[in-house]
Amino acid sequence: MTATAVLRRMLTWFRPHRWQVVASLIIVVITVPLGVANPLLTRMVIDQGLLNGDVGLLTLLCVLMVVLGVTSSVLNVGNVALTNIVGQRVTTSLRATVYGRAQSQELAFYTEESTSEVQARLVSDIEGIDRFVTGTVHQALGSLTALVASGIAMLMLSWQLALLSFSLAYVLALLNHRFAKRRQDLARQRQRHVTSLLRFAAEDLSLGGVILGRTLRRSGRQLERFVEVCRQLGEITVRQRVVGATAYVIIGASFACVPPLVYWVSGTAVSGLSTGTVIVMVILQMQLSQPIQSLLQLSSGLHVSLAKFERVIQYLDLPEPRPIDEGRAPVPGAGISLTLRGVGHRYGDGRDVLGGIDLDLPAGSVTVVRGRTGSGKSTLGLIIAGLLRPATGTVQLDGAGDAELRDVATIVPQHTTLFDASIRENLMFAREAVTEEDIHRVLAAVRLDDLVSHLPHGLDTPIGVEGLQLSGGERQRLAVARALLADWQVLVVDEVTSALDGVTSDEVYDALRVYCAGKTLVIIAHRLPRIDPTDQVVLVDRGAGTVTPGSRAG
Ligand SMILES: Nc1ncnc2c1ncn2[C@@H]1O[C@H](COP(=O)(O)OP(=O)(O)OP(=O)(O)O)[C@@H](O)[C@H]1O
Repeated sequence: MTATAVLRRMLTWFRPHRWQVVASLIIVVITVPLGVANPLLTRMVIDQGLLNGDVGLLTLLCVLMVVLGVTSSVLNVGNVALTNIVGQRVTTSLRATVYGRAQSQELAFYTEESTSEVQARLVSDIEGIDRFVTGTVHQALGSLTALVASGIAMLMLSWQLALLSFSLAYVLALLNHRFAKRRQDLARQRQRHVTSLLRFAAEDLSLGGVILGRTLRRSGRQLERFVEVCRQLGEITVRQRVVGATAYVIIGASFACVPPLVYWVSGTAVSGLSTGTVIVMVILQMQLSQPIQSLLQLSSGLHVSLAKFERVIQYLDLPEPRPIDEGRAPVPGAGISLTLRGVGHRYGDGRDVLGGIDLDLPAGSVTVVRGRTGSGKSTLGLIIAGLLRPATGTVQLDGAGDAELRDVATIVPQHTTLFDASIRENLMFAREAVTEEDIHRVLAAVRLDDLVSHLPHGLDTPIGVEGLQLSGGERQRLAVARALLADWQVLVVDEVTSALDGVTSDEVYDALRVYCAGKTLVIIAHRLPRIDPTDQVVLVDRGAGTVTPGSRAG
């Protein structure tokens, strides 16, 4: 993507705030004449007030200079407020859009993209854009004002000296442009290393990561890996800063030559300049260095910012699947039937995981899915829950009106996700308007009521990061209880009792049957639950789904 295209996309995010941007520019324009007046007043102070000894004029000029200074400071504060308001609004809408886009992707996105990559774009990349807009751009606007004001004043004082300064500024701008490109490449590389650093920290410093490191005696290797990324990040950071510093040193050194040059040109090539004019010209020339450097910084800041925005655009341009209709009420009535015909799946690596599955899941049915490990049971579960689109075949829905499968189905996956919050908050994620009675009912169903009644803070007991303050079996049951509180017509439970003893496991499945009366229940389990004569038992065998003999065929 070219820099212009990225910039154009970036500017579209500022369009809703164009009036604030216009107001900010108006303030900038107002401050230009104030900036021009100052050096002209200074020349009058020197030539007419000080050298001519006109005290009355001197007092008047000094008062005027103070008034102008105060006015321009007040305007400057107003501009800071405006720029920050715009910056924060753009940041918020960018974050909301990127979050929403990432959230609505197909499941493959989450298996291919690391969590830290998503976090980096959402947090540091967008923050970089904000810093650029509210910091660098604002500073640059001030510099531009100063530069234009100084430029006009210089032209009014001596056009010959002014042209000399402008030529020098142009050469320096070209030089800086070359450095900026290099810094942009380094910024991209640096961001990749920051993402790796985040990923290693998140993986290795989690409970699982630490246990893995200690038990496999690879903690040293984990540290080495982390330090290696830190070292590479350090190297890139040094290179990035040295390139930046080199640019500023060259520019700074060039500016050191300016005063002698002005004195020399004033004394040789240009005649008739007053003492005040020469002094003010030198002051202006020196003052020119700061805004020019800051504008040059804007150009390199812009390149770094464009690199960050380009990464954000990659997420903004992700396909936008239809969002789940969360407001849709569960379809009442006779329940929902599913008909799978020739359903097959293949993940990104091209291996066929499922092939040609024909399966009927009538409303009110209970289907138990069995099969060897890796045979594709979870994949089938995700397809039935509407989270994975089958590569081949069809899944037909009856009794759901115009709702799609993912609007009416839910799954309790093999790996539960619990939040670092209380039991109550975890349950309420499924349904906010839940009564105390509902909560106790689902907890009793999964046999967690006894545990909760013995906890010091009952339902308000925190369960720690990923629920790790609970046992594996308690975590599984809490996840099932939470799912029971949600609205659905089709429920898939994937190995949700693998950590339970046989008796408790059967009790949980029995409770599920009661909750699912009239709805469609799919149980994926290695260890068979108690089978009811009306249950359908499906064997997923090397990709092909078959209904085992002796059980009720759908
Ligand atoms: N996201 C993925 N990307 C690529 N391959 C995958 C992905 N998820 C699963 N697989 C592969 O698909 C096959 C079936 O996996 P699946 O999880 O559906 O099996 P399963 O029968 O549920 O296994 P288990 O009983 O061990 O849980 C496996 O070979 C697995 O390696």
